[in-house]
Amino acid sequence: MVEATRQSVNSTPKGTAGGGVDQCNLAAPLDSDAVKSPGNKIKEKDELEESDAARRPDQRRRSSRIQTLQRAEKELLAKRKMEASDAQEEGPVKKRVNVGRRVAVNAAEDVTEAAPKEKQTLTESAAGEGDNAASGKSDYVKIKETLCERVLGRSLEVGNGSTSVVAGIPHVAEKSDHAKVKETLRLFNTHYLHFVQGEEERCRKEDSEEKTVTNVSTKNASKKSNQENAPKEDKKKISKRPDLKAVSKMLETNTTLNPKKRIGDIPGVMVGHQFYSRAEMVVIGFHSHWLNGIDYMGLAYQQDYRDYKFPLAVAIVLSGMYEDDLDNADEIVYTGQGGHNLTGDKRQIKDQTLERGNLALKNCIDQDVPVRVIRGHECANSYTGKIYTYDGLYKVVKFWADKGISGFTVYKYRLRRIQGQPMLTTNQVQFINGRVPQSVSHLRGCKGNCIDPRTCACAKLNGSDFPYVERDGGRLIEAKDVIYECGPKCGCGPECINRVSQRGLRHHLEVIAFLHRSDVSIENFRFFEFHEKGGLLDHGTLYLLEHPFRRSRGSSSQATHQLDSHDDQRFDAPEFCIDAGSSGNIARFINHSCEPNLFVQCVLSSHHDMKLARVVLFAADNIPPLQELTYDYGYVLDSVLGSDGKTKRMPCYCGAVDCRKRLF
Ligand SMILES: C[S@@+](CC[C@H](N)C(=O)[O-])C[C@H]1O[C@@H](n2cnc3c(N)ncnc32)[C@H](O)[C@@H]1O
Repeated sequence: MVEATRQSVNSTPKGTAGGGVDQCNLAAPLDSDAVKSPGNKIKEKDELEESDAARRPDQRRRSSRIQTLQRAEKELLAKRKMEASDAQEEGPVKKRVNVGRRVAVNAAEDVTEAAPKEKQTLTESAAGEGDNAASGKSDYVKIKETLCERVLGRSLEVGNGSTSVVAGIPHVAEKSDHAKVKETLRLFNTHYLHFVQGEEERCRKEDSEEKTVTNVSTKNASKKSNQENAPKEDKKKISKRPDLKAVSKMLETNTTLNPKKRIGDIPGVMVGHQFYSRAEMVVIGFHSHWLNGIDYMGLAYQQDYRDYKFPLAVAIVLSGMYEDDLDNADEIVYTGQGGHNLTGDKRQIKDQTLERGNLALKNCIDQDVPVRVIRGHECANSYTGKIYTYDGLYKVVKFWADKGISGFTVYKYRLRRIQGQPMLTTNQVQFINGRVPQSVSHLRGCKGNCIDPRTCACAKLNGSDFPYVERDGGRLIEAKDVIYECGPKCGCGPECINRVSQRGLRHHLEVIAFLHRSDVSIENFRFFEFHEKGGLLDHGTLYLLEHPFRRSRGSSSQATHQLDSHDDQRFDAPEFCIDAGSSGNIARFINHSCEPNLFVQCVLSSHHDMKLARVVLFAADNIPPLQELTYDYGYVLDSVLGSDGKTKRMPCYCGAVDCRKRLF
């Protein structure tokens, strides 16, 4: 339970996650011109941004958004720089700590890249490294592992005070790589959401212009109809997919990961990792094409790998685009690329040739080079309608030319999964796209929207911007000190974009309870199912703590500072804290983590009393099913006093690598 003591809450997401399905003319046919050769940028003009800036009087808002992004980029670059120089200066020491911890956690398993000699030293150093290293796995960790094994049907390693649990979460040594992947994806999603926001604004503007034009055109129908159509089509042309714009932005600013392609696994991405779009894979260098199935290293890589013959394939995506594909999980017959109707019925319409990706896959056979295999699945809850799961490394064992179903020559490749990798998750995690229960406000069936953030009084309080984008039912673009939503006193209805947190829980959650007593064997732990499992959480999902909330004075967090400086109530008002001891909603079961996947956001809607802001938890990342939800309780260390006036301490068992080891 949350202690009825002083507690502060961090609101420090580095960015936001998720993306979206095209709503306006973003669903336009894929622009294959934008696909460039490996490693090249997607050359796409940021037309929206430029034309907006030139056209609109309110450049300030846009420039503040751009500044936010620039700040995020700067932070990321600075962080990377620091990490690079740290690694240079303190390389051996750092490595020692990381790998040592890892070895201490699970000495039997060894997949690190460290040299054998170094590993030995590290194992020794780990032995004296502290409580975690010395004591082996705690009951808490063991139970969690067993629990996950039961839920997922496969074995998962959980570090004792060093790593988190389920699919896609890395082992200890890969933690920092994992963090980089996470950061990069968050930055991508922040860019993405900003572009979506820009596009939604443009669509709204077009809609209102269209209405005006329609009114005029009823008067002068025949005379003006031709002129009206022409500019509309032009405008459609300049609309580009926000995910591709986000990729371009990150390429321009050098904030993508792994710009040089790599053979084999990519650090920080474990088997079972789920991507929510092809663009996400592009920005972390996992698969560098947002459209093509085969990602390969071209001749330019010859300099770095003199012993190899290029092109060489590094990754493939199976997404049911080819009628001749066959997928038996551990063995795949993959059709080469080219010759099919990309935008239509996907059937072969001409012969394939043995070049580029096709040749690259053939070269993998000759040189025994493994290929990363990613499977795409339909998933209504993903912002792209698809989920891409990394299913591990496969060897290309055979290739042949064949006549495909449609009578054209196709190249076929037999791929076999390399043994010794974690089990395939694809078959085990089923996405349940159950009907989302309607919220009470939905059932009322009211209509009415705030459309223009410049005229909506509440949006004005947010800096004349809606904090959410509309797609996928509303997603928060980025964390703010406080969000002003429209409320019952406003004239808009429940569908208003500025009421996202009032729409209720949209995803199925499951509370897993287990007894943590020494006299209870692991087999006896209890398992309560509150909801169907398998609900997918993507960014913007929220969980409400209905309790009034007041930050403790003196907390160091940014949100507190802002709240306190906002009004003068802080000096005389009593301090509030959340106490879910006697009542609460499902959020009372959410544990603290030093590496959380949710973040706290204060929201005001029905009133503007800062003391009683609602505390809303938003997903900071795309969260796959069956992953534990956590947020940072934000306690200031040594701020909790017992009834005897003495400082109270509580150990933290979150398992994050950089765990602070204490809740308070
Ligand atoms: C809001 S409750 C979370 C749900 C709680 N685990 C339960 O089963 O009811 C907060 C309490 O859970 C425990 N807790 C949560 N996160 C923890 C962590 N990382 N390490 C240790 N205890 C934690 C602490 O006892 C804390 O006071």
